[in-house]
Amino acid sequence: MIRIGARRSPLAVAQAEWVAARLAELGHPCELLGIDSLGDVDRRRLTEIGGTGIFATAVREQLLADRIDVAVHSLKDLPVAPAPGLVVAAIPEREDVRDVLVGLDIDQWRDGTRVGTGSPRRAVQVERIARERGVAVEVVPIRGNVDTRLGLVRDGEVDATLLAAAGLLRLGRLSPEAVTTGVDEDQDVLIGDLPARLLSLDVLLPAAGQGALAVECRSDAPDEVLQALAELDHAATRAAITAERTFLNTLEAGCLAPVGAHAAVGEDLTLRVVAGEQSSNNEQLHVARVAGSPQDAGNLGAALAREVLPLLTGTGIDQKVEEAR
Ligand SMILES: NCc1[nH]cc(CCC(=O)O)c1CC(=O)O
Repeated sequence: MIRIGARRSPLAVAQAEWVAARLAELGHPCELLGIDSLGDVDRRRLTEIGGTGIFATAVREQLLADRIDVAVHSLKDLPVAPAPGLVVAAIPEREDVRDVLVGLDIDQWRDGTRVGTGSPRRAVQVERIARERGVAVEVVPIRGNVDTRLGLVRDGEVDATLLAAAGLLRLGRLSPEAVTTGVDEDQDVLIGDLPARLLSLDVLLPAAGQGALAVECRSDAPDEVLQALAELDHAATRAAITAERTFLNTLEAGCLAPVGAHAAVGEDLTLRVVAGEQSSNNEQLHVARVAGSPQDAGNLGAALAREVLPLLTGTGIDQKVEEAR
């Protein structure tokens, strides 16, 4: 019996159940264990709690203590630094990477429209979208699980919020049949009774690793576990994630930095990034792009970071990144 551990949030549980079902199909029965993490217990803003891996650390401790065999994380919440004694044995094929704007649509934004997000990456891009339309929206720092955030829109606490499509899909709040467009297009959808829009990557770039899972185990796990997990691995997703995370790592940015990154493997691997500073009157939002061989994913990410870093020095991102680490 493979013991699978994950946080207790509905999304983390859905993700662990998904991995358990895949492993069961491959002939490996699993049991699930829920783990409390500081990020779930502490209600302050994530940027205030600070430190990377607020969500991952508790789960990793259980893995190192041999109380579970496999840990399932949202890749975008996993620190970029490798954890000694652990390996990310599988990165399954990623879900839709787009963010979804739930609530008041961009065309209806006005001065003072309240957009709820606790993510510096989403905040800087929301401000840019608003600025381009000549309106000044108010970014309201909210957090909580997916249903909490949807509730804030439903109750009118905020006019709109941004959520990862992947989380909505995994929780069944968005049906896969309803998604008919690719990542370079917008699409109107409904989240329950709320109007929503899948945002194309040209409008808003997701976080490095968004939509992907990291399935981790001890480096010295039995071959049976390592081989089972290897079957869940998806090479193109792993290459894309490598480019995105090497970019982030070379910038020394954590998952709370105002940085978006998205890579995909087609004929080539292409990586596009956005990096900025969280400040409503700041116009410095840098966009860059690179393409090359998927075998070269790490180098492409590092090269793009070295290109972008000098642009950021002095804009405040170096300090912001420090705080978010
Ligand atoms: N930081 C929270 C978090 N971590 C992973 C997801 C969604 C699933 C994913 O991106 O893989 C979410 C919620 C969100 O951003 O809406």
